[in-house]
Amino acid sequence: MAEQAGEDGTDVDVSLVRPGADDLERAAEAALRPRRLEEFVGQRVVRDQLSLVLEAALGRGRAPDHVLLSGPPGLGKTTLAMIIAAELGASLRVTSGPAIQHAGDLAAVLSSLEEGEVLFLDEIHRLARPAEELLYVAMEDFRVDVVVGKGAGASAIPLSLPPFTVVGATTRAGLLPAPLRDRFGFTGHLDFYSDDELERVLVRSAGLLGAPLEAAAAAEIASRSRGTPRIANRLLRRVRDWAQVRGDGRMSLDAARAALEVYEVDARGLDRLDRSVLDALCRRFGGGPVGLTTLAVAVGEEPETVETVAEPFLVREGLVGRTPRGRVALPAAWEHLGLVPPSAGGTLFA
Ligand SMILES: Nc1ncnc2c1ncn2[C@@H]1O[C@H](COP(=O)(O)OP(=O)(O)OP(=O)(O)O)[C@@H](O)[C@H]1O
Repeated sequence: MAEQAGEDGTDVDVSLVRPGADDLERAAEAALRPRRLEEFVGQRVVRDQLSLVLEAALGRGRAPDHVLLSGPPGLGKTTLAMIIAAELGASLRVTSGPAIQHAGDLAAVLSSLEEGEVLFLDEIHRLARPAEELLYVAMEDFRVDVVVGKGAGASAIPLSLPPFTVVGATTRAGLLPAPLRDRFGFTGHLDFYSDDELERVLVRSAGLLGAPLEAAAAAEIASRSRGTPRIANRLLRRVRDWAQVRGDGRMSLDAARAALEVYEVDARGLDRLDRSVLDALCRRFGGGPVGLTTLAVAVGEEPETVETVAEPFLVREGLVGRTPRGRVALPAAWEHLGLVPPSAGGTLFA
């Protein structure tokens, strides 16, 4: 199973329907990114609010307030950071919490910023505490204190910075300390996309790929994409492969269904691991409650993988519930597997 560092630094598997992305995938994504706010599909509230912030700043000829974007992976935070820079006609500097090991690394980035530049700080919740403290001051007073010397003889030389805008992105806004959160003048929360919005993302992407996508196929792919544009675009690329290699090049409904069957992405966007968790819960444990460790052993995975990789979507979809006594299968889980819950019929099988 391919592995990569997950959101929280743990290793997670990268299946077609996981929201994270590795560097290779990010390269494939680059071609599909909307470049301007008007091309950015969905997230109407955040888009409207952001367009006001940007227009006002442009009108005043000043750098806008710092922007914090929060929300699950793959919903467009990086894309929006790029769009913010493009709308401002500013250049973008990109770094991330995990890439900054020491406060000095951040001081070096900050002190090389030019006036009006946008600094994108991905995974800002993973910044080390000393770097975080340096960032507060830089964001508020446009100043970094460069420490010279060591121990009792050390002194801080203040260095002023030109006005710039930080765009911070986080999947865990709750982990940001209040003083850092308060430095952002605007916070936008990105939410999962509706199927209609994902269809629009898909139609736009297919146009950019120069691959004809039929409306019914767009709807089918959208409905299996877990509300996430990154997953929608990824499934689209796999359907395009199928259409090219096994079909007639057209991405029709049949091609979409056949391709997604090959990749074991079911009608609700669940993959093999998701289904085996549901299967174990319902068939082996009668719907639970069952402890995470026992459930993980039953599906042959680490508890952490079940908890961080499969569970979030299953819980969000109302298929699995978390109770103090363990995981339980909810009615939708039984229905999804074509089973009858024991309480309803007294038997596990339809
Ligand atoms: N609103 C949107 N309209 C069109 N395409 C989108 C939209 N949002 C995201 N995408 C596409 O989805 C892919 C992933 O988006 P992006 O990298 O911006 O997500 P992210 O939230 O930054 O994810 P991560 O937190 O993992 O870095 C990109 O290819 C991007 O073009």
